[in-house]
Amino acid sequence: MAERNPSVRFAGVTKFFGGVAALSGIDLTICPGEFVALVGGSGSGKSTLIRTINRLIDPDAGTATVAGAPDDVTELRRAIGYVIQDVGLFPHMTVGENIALGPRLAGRTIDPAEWLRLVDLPEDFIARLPATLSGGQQQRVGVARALATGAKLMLMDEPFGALDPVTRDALGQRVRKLHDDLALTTIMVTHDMAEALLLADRVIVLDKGKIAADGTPAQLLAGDGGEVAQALVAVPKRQAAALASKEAGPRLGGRGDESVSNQSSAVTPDLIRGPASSDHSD
Ligand SMILES: Nc1ncnc2c1ncn2[C@@H]1O[C@H](COP(=O)(O)OP(=O)(O)OP(=O)(O)O)[C@@H](O)[C@H]1O
Repeated sequence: MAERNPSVRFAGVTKFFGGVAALSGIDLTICPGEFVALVGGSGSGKSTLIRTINRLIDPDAGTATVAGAPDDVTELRRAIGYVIQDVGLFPHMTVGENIALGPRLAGRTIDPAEWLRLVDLPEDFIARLPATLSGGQQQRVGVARALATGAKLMLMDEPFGALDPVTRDALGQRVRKLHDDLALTTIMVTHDMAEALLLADRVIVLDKGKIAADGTPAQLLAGDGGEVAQALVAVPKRQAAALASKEAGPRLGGRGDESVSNQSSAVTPDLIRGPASSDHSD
């Protein structure tokens, strides 16, 4: 990894809303090729942090810089992929027109079918209007649209928040594969620590506008990162242990033998990861 050539660098980034510090002196470097998950409680500053990168929010102090990005804010935003929970497809445009719009504004012509294929949607979706697609399919179009811009830096703010767990899992894996195949740098906000641990190379935990932990999934699972991080990691660990314990317990609902101990099962990263599930297109 090119440590000396950062994609994104935060230096002393501070942002106030009224009297509240949404971000407080954030120093952080994200390197090319990293898949970083930003996690933390509601209001901890995740969205504010990600929005300083594409300058939807200007810090009150400090700087957020993207190496090699244009100075002009419109150009900068075109050079960065941005996927949000509320996909924001233009409802009066077809799927194909939505995907081709960003490149067209930048003076390029692309074939939307190529990008649909990458997110496992059939070519004939090109002519459809967004309203005729399921939520998961719309989210895939949102990802395709962001990728079609040719951006190498992807910002994703709760991209799978509104999806059912199966679709969410499949699309998360798809996005991770695209990240690897296209050599992207990805910064993804999620509320879900399990998702962060499973998909990211690096997990950054925010708490009250400050970085409470910053480490690899293995480090956080091993207990690094302090109290706030460990409280978040404890949830999927406990759930994995409880599921493993149930799996090992009595299978039939006979009288008096249903009780299952929740206290066994050492939890390891492998247990949390579990078997890889296959991707699908909703
Ligand atoms: N435009 C705004 N005006 C006023 N306050 C804001 C604004 N945007 C964010 N805040 C405040 O800044 C703090 C951080 O908000 P932010 O949206 O970054 O948190 P978050 O971690 O993304 O939260 P969530 O997980 O709930 O989306 C919160 O206290 C929020 O109320």
